[in-house]
Amino acid sequence: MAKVMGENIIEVRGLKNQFGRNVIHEDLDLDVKRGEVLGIVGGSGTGKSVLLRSIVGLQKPKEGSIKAFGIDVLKADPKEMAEVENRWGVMFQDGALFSSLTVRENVEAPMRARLKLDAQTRSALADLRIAMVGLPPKATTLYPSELSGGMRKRAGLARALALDPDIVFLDEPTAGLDPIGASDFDTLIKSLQKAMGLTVFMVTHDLDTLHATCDRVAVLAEKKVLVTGTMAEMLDVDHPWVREYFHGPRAHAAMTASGGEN
Ligand SMILES: Nc1ncnc2c1ncn2[C@@H]1O[C@H](COP(=O)(O)OP(=O)(O)OP(=O)(O)O)[C@@H](O)[C@H]1O
Repeated sequence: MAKVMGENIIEVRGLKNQFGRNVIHEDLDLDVKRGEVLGIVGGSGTGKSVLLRSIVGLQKPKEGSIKAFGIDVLKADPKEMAEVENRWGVMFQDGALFSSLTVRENVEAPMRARLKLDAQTRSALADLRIAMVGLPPKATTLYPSELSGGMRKRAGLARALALDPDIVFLDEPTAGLDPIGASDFDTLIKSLQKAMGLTVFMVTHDLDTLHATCDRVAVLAEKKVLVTGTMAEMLDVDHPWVREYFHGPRAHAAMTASGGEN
């Protein structure tokens, strides 16, 4: 059942992204509501990652506006941008951890850059985040190369949560995990949403994850957000890609596994 969500904390309007002559997005609009887990889906190359990168300021769009917490991030001055960046966390596909730093040092990195904390408080706060994502205490002193893929993702998530953000952006969080690891990660996302009131923007191909975690889904097709709605609403969308994706055999298996409609 759809939950009542809060105000828009992200508003994208008229977004255009283009590489050379390759137009990826044109007139793309999207809202992310406070407290929701929003899944971004779409065929390969439809620009899901480019959309995420545009919102978090890693990809400068050609046109459009992007507001985060009411601030236009494309026009923000450094002080406003710092305010925004303190309120979001990003987790990239492979965790994107610093290989020469331990897990604790990785989680401390955003704190060092943005918070004035003494070393002891910073380290205690990092350990708290590490525990929150379900990593054992001994993981704090390990290096990324000593972690399994699933542990690396959790460490990446702990780092994304370092500043106690309002929203986290996740790019394919369950890619490369075995089904049990992926399902554990889904449970973790859902519990963080409930416990912290966290908003989640998640690019994913994983139908099980969509069923298990997402309050709404946004479908990228034809260079824009074609449709947004609950998983149940996706079943009624009359578009070839949407039909194939949400009515295909994998979709049915995922829906059955999740116990029916979202
Ligand atoms: N820096 C870049 N320079 C040139 N083209 C780029 C750049 N980044 C992305 N693209 C192109 O933009 C398009 C969208 O890429 P993006 O990675 O966002 O797709 P996606 O929907 O996330 O795909 P997938 O599901 O396969 O990961 C692709 O055609 C890609 O080649």
